[in-house]
Amino acid sequence: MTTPIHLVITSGEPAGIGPEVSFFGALEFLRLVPEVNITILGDQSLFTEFQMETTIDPLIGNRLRIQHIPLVDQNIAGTLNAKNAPYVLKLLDSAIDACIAGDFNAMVTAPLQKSIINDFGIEFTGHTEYLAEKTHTKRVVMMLCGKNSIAPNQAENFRVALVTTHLPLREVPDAMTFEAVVETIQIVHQTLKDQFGIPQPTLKVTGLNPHAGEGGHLGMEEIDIIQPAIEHAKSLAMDVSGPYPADTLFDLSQLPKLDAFIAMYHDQGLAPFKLACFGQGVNVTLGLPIIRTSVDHGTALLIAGKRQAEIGSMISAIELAFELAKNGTSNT
Ligand SMILES: NC(=O)C1=CN([C@@H]2O[C@H](COP(=O)(O)OP(=O)(O)OC[C@H]3O[C@@H](n4cnc5c(N)ncnc54)[C@H](O)[C@@H]3O)[C@@H](O)[C@H]2O)C=CC1
Ligand SMILES: NCC(=O)COP(=O)(O)O
Repeated sequence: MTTPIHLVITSGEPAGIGPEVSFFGALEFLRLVPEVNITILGDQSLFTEFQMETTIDPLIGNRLRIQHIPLVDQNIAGTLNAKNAPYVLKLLDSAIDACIAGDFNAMVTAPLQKSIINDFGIEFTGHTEYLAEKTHTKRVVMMLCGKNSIAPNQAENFRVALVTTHLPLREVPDAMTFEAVVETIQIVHQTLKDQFGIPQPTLKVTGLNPHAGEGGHLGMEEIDIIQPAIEHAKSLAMDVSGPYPADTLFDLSQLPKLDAFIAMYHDQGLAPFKLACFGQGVNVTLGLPIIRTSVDHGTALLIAGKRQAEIGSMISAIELAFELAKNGTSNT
């Protein structure tokens, strides 16, 4: 008999939709897939109402555990309370430590509110950067992947990886070094090969400037940084091309011919992705020594506590974590 995969979910910002999508997403996935156990980290009080209103088949309920980690202060759905910021980080730290210790095969994160952690006085830009720091990983890559819903006759997988993550736009050009572009291409190439089972991934890279710099007349980053980085990656036998103008690169008819887009910054890559996949997408951190996936959405404070949250993205995030864990690999 094989040992079931055991996943951990951090339920994220308590005032947001994280606890709701964690609980109902986990239940739905457990219904669909028998060979998995799920532990949700969070304050028990956030789940009691959900548990009371739901009839849970014991065969499913036995595979779902809430691991109580107490809130610091009171919680009201939809209203942020900075005093609970350390609680949100405690969920993350507990999951990271437990995954490193091998207690869980992978972690899935529900959304947190980055601003409230900063308001509490702790510098925080995102899970991606936090996970890199906590696991002492020099470079990680944020990749969103999902089934595109606007051109369903095209290939299903829309993947977009980012060279830079949560940065003020002003700081993006300085962060886009030759090393950053090369290492991002390498991490995406290697992960798609090793963890996603794509033997020779085809990657297409955006430029930074309008019209990919218009031959240097609208910016030099393409000529000075991106093109040399692509040439270097090609010399290492990677199937990568660009830099392409970002306004026309995200053409869904190209999806059958390529495995991932690589964009230079957050909104350049995530705006087209969310147009096509929002609500079903997964955010996966590549290059970590542990497996981490997440939803494609945020805390949605306006609908928190109203039972209007869609669970599609959480189910997809759990599914990808499960698949990667089942492959018996970490996404390094
Ligand atoms: N993985 C994470 O921890 C993420 C956290 N965030 C954080 O979330 C906060 C709010 O971000 P926003 O930009 O407002 O994005 P958001 O995704 O929270 O909301 C955007 C819109 O989508 C709706 N929405 C989001 N998720 C939904 C769901 N599951 N079901 C139904 N409707 C849903 C919201 O009601 C809103 O209209 C920010 O602090 C941001 O940093 C944002 C993205 C990911
Ligand atoms: N837009 C993606 C996002 O904000 C989530 O980032 P992270 O918290 O997973 O690093």
